Amino acid sequence: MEFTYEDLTADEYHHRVAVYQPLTAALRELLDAVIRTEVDDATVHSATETISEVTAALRAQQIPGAYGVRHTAEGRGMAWGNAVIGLRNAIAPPLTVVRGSVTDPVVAHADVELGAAYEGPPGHVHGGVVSLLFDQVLGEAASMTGLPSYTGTLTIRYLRPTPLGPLRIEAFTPERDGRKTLARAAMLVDGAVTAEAEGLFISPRGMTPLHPFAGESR
Ligand SMILES: CCCCCCCCCCCC(=O)SCCNC(=O)CCNC(=O)[C@H](O)C(C)(C)COP(=O)(O)OP(=O)(O)OC[C@H]1O[C@@H](n2cnc3c(N)ncnc32)[C@H](O)[C@@H]1OP(=O)(O)O
Repeated sequence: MEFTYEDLTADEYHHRVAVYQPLTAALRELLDAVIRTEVDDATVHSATETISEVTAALRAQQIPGAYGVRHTAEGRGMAWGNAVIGLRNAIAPPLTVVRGSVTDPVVAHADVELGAAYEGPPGHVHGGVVSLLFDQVLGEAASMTGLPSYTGTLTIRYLRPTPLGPLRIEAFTPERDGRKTLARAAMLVDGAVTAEAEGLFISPRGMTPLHPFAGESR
C-alpha cells in the first residue's frame, strides 16, 4: 500500500479541482435522477444511449487501475477515488471531514446530506453506509498525527434508524498507544444520536508519517 507523490503546482491543483468537481457533481445528480425518474420508456432508452456515449468519451484516455491516494509537495491530500471523500467519485456523498486538533474534545467532524442513493430501510440510511461513513471519519481522526492508521476493528451500535437527509458525525480519540489508536464517534440527526461507533485503528509497522493533518480532507 503506497501513497503517490504528485508534483503539482497550487494552480494546477486548483485547476483540476475546478474541472473534476463539477463533473462528479453532475454524475451524482444523474444517480439521483435515475433512482427517482418516472419518465416514459423511450426517454429512458434515449438517456441510456447518451450515457453510454459519454462513458465512451471519458474512456478514450484512462489510467490502468484505481486512482490511488496522492499528495502534493504542499501536503494537499488527493484521495480523489476514495469511496467516502473522493472528489472524482460520484458514489462518495461526498463527505468533507473537518479536522481540529488531537487535544480537542471532538477531533474530527463531518456534516453531510444523504439522498436516495444511500437508502436501506424505507426513507432511512443503509446500515452499511452508516458504517462506511464512520470508518472514514474515525480513520481520519486516528490519522491526525500524520501517521496513517487503518481499521483493525470497527463496532457500530445502531440505536435508531437514521433518516435520509442532513446528519453529522463527531469523532474523538480517547486513547493512543504507539501505533494503536482507539477512536469513537457518534452520528447525530437534529442533535440526537442515531448510531455510535468504536474502532481500533493501527498504523502499519514501518509506516512513515505523511504531512500532519489539519483543516479539511479532500
Ligand atoms: C492522505 C493520506 C490519508 C490517510 C488517512 C487514512 C484514513 C483512512 C480511513 C479509512 C479507513 C479504512 O478503511 S482502512 C482499510 C480497512 N482496513 C484494512 O484494510 C487493514 C487490514 N489490516 C492490516 O493492514 C494490518 O493487519 C494492520 C495494519 C491493521 C496491522 O498490521 P501490523 O502493523 O503488522 O500489526 P502488528 O504489528 O501485528 O500488531 C500491532 C499491534 O496491533 C494489534 N493488532 C493488529 N491487528 C489488529 C486487529 N485487526 N485488531 C485489533 N488489534 C490488532 C496487535 O495485537 C499488536 O498489538 P500489541 O501487541 O502491540 O499490543
